[in-house]
Amino acid sequence: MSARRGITILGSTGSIGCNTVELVEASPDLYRVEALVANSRVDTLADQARRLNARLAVVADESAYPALKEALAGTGIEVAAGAAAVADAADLPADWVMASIVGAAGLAPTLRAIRRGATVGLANKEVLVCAGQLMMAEVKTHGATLLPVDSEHSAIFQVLDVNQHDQVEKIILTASGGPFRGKSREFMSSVTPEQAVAHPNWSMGAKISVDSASMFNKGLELIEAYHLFNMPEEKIDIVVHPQSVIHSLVAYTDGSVLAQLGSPDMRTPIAYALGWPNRIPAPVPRLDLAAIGTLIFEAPNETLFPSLRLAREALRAGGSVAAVLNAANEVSVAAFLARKIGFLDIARVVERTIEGVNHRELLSIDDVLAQDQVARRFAESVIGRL
Ligand SMILES: NC(=O)C1=CN([C@@H]2O[C@H](COP(=O)(O)OP(=O)(O)OC[C@H]3O[C@@H](n4cnc5c(N)ncnc54)[C@H](OP(=O)(O)O)[C@@H]3O)[C@@H](O)[C@H]2O)C=CC1
Ligand SMILES: CC(=O)[C@@H](O)[C@H](O)COP(=O)(O)O
Ligand SMILES: [Mn+2]
Repeated sequence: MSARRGITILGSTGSIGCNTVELVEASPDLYRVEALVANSRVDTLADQARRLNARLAVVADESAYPALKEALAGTGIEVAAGAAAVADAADLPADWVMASIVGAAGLAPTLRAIRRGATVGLANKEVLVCAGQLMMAEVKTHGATLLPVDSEHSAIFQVLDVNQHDQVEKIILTASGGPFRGKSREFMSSVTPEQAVAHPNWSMGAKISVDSASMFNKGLELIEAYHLFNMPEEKIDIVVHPQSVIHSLVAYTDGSVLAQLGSPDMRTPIAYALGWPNRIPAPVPRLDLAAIGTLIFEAPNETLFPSLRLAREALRAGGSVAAVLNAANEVSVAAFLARKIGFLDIARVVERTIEGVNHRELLSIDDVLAQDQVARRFAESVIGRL
């Protein structure tokens, strides 16, 4: 029997993390689990660690450490807490690491996995938005493998022939349009967090669900695609496709357009990254094309969703603008979810933060982390003045 593959899941208790755990648990002969990492959801983490017989379970939130220790007492599973322990967990010898911590908090541990040459399934798009150039350089230097998990980028990865990179006319990212597609600005001015997280097609964590509603998710994905596929901004289009059946497309110079289709279920792109370069079974609902009947497409509305313009401008500007956009968005989404600001304030705060912060070149990850902090403080001050 061949050795089992070592797996670490950063963000195992979240939406992506739980789907990954499900796929790993289905094949105990294939995988052994090194580390599981969460922020503070101890019950779920301890349950996963026991079921998967993980070597280590880590919480970022140090106040959750006593509860984790108690929950795993007598199991032989090691426990740890704090930001440094989260990053250290990525150093354990797992050949495959799922990067599914939400936000820039995932930057340090993802980088540690990359620096030891691991294969990284990347769900955490914010990492590429705030440090794309540096991260891609680290991947190259350390011989790591980055496999996109974000559904659009997994789709592009599956249909983009790297040997024909110069023959690609466009990458076309599909966007569902989110829960507020077709709604007026007036409607959006008074929506609640409950309305914003009610995505029409996907079941996801709160932050990315709000990003989908504001279409910042598509802006972040534009920047993510730029780095992952080394494609200029003007060659990346966005089209609204409210059914989320086509996950993205690549158009070639001969007029061919190749797409990847599937049910809107993240277990497919996660299974693709887990099985790569092979394919493994995933228990997702199969597409019934005859039942779907018609596929719908429309142009995105950049007036109603300024996030798309802001993301393009950030890419064109370069330097620290995308990192600032990301940090300001994280702060504003948290404030919206806490009912401190309105939904339309999210883009307002991001734009004012980009305008107000002094931008700089990002020459190291420390530069990124410092600029991230500057932008967070600025965004908080903008919120305080709204
Ligand atoms: N959900 C989806 O379908 C998709 C998600 N993505 C991306 O994947 C990432 C994860 O999304 P999703 O699973 O929805 O998010 P969730 O909010 O559901 O989960 C986030 C995970 O990160 C953990 N976490 C949060 N902060 C920290 C921290 N400081 N240190 C360590 N762990 C932390 C959480 O722990 P705890 O549970 O303890 O809070 C949880 O395990 C995001 O970047 C998102 O954009 C991309 C495509 C699709
Ligand atoms: C599942 C996934 O990849 C999400 O990023 C999804 O794309 C969100 O849908 P939107 O197209 O509404 O942003
Ligand atoms: Mn996506």
